[in-house]
Amino acid sequence: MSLLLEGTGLHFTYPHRPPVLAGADLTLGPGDRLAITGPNGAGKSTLLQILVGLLRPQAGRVVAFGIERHAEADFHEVRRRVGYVFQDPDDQLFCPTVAEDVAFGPLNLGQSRAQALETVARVLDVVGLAGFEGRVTHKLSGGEKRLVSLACVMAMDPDVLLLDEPTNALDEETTARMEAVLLSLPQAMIVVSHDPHFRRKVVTRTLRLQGGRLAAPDPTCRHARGTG
Ligand SMILES: Nc1ncnc2c1ncn2[C@@H]1O[C@H](COP(=O)(O)OP(=O)(O)OP(=O)(O)O)[C@@H](O)[C@H]1O
Repeated sequence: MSLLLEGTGLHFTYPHRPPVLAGADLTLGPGDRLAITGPNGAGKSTLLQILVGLLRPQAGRVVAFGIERHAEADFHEVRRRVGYVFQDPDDQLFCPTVAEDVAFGPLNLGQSRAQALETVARVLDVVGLAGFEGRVTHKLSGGEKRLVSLACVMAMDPDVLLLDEPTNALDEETTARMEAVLLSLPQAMIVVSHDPHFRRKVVTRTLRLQGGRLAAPDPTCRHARGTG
């Protein structure tokens, strides 16, 4: 089975700060839904950004879709095929209406206006927001914004999804909706999540990032049972 994403021996330090990653390894194969958990500030978002080339590790290898990626140009294809749902929907949504936000990617990929609108309707339906096209994005609830962020990424028809705390600040009902949507998707995904119930329902395996490295959580430790 060929891997979709692979990070090996990743080291990363922000300028004038202690190291964040110190030899982190992970792999994602087809059908995997991998959770990454770990304490606040452990480097989970940093790791996602490295996998799509928004940050460059000081050491280690990133292999995406079977090709080792180094330079900015290497990551263009990666970012086209890996949909990244940011931790804060306000970083993802920047258009006046939902339709414009969701159509932005497909139009950029060369879809006609009519094709893009079809894509918008299709992905809004997938995330349970059919008919939201004309809604003003900044007036949506936090939960709706998260689902629209996911729709924006789905509109690009990605091979892999990276989701940074997709259920953060969602109520029970919207969390259940997010879980159902993610479970319905065929894509492999890496999900940063502190939420043990979400992890139990949605993911196929979990790695814990601590001390700059990733490891399977110790089943006897309280973190492994889900306190984050
Ligand atoms: N641009 C930056 N410059 C300097 N330090 C940064 C920068 N971005 C993040 N950091 C620091 O790097 C560390 C790792 O941050 P990161 O956001 O990757 O952690 P995280 O595990 O995703 O945290 P959380 O669970 O709180 O979202 C933190 O100490 C953070 O303050």
